[in-house]
Amino acid sequence: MELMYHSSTFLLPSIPADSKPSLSYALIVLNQRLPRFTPLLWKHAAQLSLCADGGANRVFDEMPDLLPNEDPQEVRIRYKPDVIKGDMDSIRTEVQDFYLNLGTNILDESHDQDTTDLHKCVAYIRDFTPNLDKSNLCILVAGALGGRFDHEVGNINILYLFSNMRIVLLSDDCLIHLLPKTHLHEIHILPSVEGPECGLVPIGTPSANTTTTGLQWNLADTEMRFGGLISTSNILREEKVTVRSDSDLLWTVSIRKLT
Ligand SMILES: Nc1ncnc2c1ncn2[C@@H]1O[C@H](COP(=O)(O)OP(=O)(O)OP(=O)(O)O)[C@@H](O)[C@H]1O
Ligand SMILES: Cc1ncc(C[n+]2csc(CCO)c2C)c(N)n1
Repeated sequence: MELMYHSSTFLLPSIPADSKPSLSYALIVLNQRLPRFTPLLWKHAAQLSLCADGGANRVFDEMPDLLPNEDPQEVRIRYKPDVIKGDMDSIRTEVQDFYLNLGTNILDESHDQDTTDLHKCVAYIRDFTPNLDKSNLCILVAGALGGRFDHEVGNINILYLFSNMRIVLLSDDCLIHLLPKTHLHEIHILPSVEGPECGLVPIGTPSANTTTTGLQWNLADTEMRFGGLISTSNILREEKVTVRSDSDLLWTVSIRKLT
């Protein structure tokens, strides 16, 4: 079975040259309080940044707060999203006009009330960015967790809807991504920025067999399902964690407060 590597190097100020996998990043900002490390994510995703509808208000309002020693208007100009997309029921007019003047591509999809704004943004990256090399692309989603539960579940559903793309959901406290059952997974932990708490959750379907290494409570051909055992409040024990499962699993790890 093919190996899939994972490492949260996007939480480091600069990505080590020898880090595996070698990925490029795109950023989607949602309508939630910006994680404190959003400027860092933006730097790594220099080639493509999107705001999902009201996410643009967050960038406009909160990015200057995250960079308090700089002139707010200069910060807003520097952190200009390439695209704002959604059903546009949350973005304020002044914010839309501001970014329109800076050349942001604003895409109103108010006719579609069956998919979320995050869905619209991920589909845009998949379908309308021909010059972007998708083979090594990882989409970072800021503000995806914590907040309204229906939104959170909708955001997690995006991991399943686009399971052949690398997508990482982020909040101030933790990150989540999918571990597809098609691969054996090697997760390279960055102890300076993540851990020690972690979890492995069989959200879509139960797992009859999951085996892990590198955790305090490893699984050994163990069954996991809602209504039975799921692996929450686990603890990282090694800098390399391996996971093999007969089901797609969600991996979650906490983000250290110093990041
Ligand atoms: N409280 C929240 N928790 C998690 N994600 C959120 C939350 N609020 C918004 N989001 C995410 O940000 C995206 C854009 O948010 P926005 O409020 O603009 O969307 P919306 O479609 O107007 O939401 P609503 O369902 O409230 O009408 C949503 O699609 C969702 O992915
Ligand atoms: C069965 C079903 N449930 C909820 C919605 C509502 N909805 C889902 S995504 C979305 C857009 C939010 O920006 C809206 C309004 C629907 N259409 N179908």
